[in-house]
Formats: sequence, structure tokens, C-alpha cells
Amino acid sequence: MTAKKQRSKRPALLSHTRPPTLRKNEAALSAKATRNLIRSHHTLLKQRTQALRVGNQALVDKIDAQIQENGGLESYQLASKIGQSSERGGDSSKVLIEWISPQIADLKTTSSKLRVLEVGALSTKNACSLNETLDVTRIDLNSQEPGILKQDFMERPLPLSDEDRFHLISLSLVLNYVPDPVGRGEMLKRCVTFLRQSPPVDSSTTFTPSLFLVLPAPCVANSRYLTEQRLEEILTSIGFSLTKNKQTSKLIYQLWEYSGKRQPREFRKEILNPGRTRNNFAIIVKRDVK
Ligand SMILES: C[S@@+](CC[C@H](N)C(=O)[O-])C[C@H]1O[C@@H](n2cnc3c(N)ncnc32)[C@H](O)[C@@H]1O
Repeated sequence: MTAKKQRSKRPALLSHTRPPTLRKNEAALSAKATRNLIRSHHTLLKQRTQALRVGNQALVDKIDAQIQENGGLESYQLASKIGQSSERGGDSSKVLIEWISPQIADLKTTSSKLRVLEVGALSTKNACSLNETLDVTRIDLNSQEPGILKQDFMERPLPLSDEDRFHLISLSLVLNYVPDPVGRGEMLKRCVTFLRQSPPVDSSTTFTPSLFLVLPAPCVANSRYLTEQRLEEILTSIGFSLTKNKQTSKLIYQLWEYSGKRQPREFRKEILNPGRTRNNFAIIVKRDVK
């Protein structure tokens, strides 16, 4: 008998990172269709950003038409929702709840709540929305339900007081949606402005303002331009420190506490991890203009 040929294990592609399937029979087809839809949407958004950058409006229009032909943001969100179903590895906010449970335990016996901003919310029934100790504000570029505000986080009015700030911000699979590296850096910096230092109203519970970040694992594990160390350098420079970290074959989950110790630095797009099979995911951080 001949020995079974061993397949060489290639690093996962960004488009192959959604957890496994809905119903066994529909599995292969729908998982593939879902991946293709997500991948194609991300690619078109990146091409659109490049076309915009060089002022090629005709190409922008063509790409917009292509995005619409594929079902637009709505179809992308549907594909992402399938990715959230428990059969596909589930709702990422379950990990968040597990991590913050010790800190929010005391809130169960009070009416105080921790204020959470969920950016890129696809459902009002995920684990964080169902948690009675959390007061969740949900926003998305395209709202799928009445409890989700249609809003671009980058356009959200800046807070005037703590009432407009949050103890926790969730960016689950949102940063990788942003089509350009500079925009990703801006999104991370913007989070700080919305974090709240004061404790939940009428409560003695203390909670260090935090950022829950979820990314497809290859963004960090298999990129030419981003490594775990670089991600940590970036977030540390913005004032965060890493408190929880979990990686599966598909996703990387992290909880960052805001220490307030900012050491503003610039981060450029530079090759950190060369290789033909790597992806180009990058985060560029520009210094704020005073
Ligand atoms: C892949 S879905 C992730 C959904 C969900 N958070 C999850 O973990 O599965 C990404 C969502 O982020 C939303 N999004 C991307 N950039 C955003 C922004 N600047 N403001 C609000 N929502 C944004 C998109 O509209 C999309 O619905």
C-alpha cells in the first residue's frame, strides 16, 4: 500500500477565515459562497479606495455598480451573520462576556450598567446585547434591525461629556473592513476619544476603559506588514495595554485596557514578515496634526 500523500499546510488566506458551517448538508456550498462574497466585497472596497485616491471617478462608479450587483453591503452583512451563527464558531461577543464577567458580576445586583459601544453591530441578540449588566449602543454603516443605529463610527459626533462616552468599545471584525491602512489607524485612535474613565452611574464597580478587538487571524499571523508585536506597539503607543488574548485558526480576539499613557508614534507600512504567500493587511498610524 502506498503511503498517503501529505499535503503541505499553507498559511490560511484572509478569505478563508470564517468559522465552519451552518447545517452539515448546506455546509460546503454555503460556506464557500459566504467566503467568496466576503472576499469579493473586501477586494472591491480596496479597489474603490485606490480608484478614489487617484481621482478615477469612472472606475469608482464601475466598482460601485459591481458592489451593487453582488448585493451590496446588505449581502456582505448576511454572509457575516452566517459567520456569527453558532454552527460556524459563533458570536465573538461570547468571548468578551467570558473575559469581563468577573468585573461585571457586582452589577448584577444593581441597576447600574456598563456602557458599551458596539461598532459594526449585526444583531441585537448577541451575547453582549443579552447581558443584563450592559447598556449596549449599536451602530453600523447599514442597520439591519431597529436597535442598530445607521452610523459611520468615523462620523459619530465627538462626545461632549461622559454621558456620550463608553466603558467599552467593541470592534469585532470591523477594523479589517476598513479598506485602507491609514483609515484603520484613524479608527483605533478615534476609540480613545469615546472611552469613559468614570465608573458606571450609582455603582462602586470600577472598570478600566477597554477595547475589544477581533480580527481574522491571518491579518496578524500571516501579513507582510502586521505582526502581533507590531499590533501591540501600535496600540501601546495609543495608550492601551493588552490584558487578554486568544487565537483560533480563524480569529484573533484581544482585550485592551486604556491606560491613558499615550506615546504618540508614527507607524508606516513596512515589510516585517516577507514571503510570497503572505497577505497585505496593514495599519498605518499618522501623527495627529495639532
Ligand atoms: C464583518 S461585519 C462584523 C459584524 C460583527 N461585529 C461580527 O463580529 O461578526 C463588519 C461590519 O462592520 C461595519 N462597519 C465597518 N466600518 C464601520 C464604521 N466605520 N462604522 C460603523 N460600522 C462599520 C460594516 O458595515 C459591517 O456590517
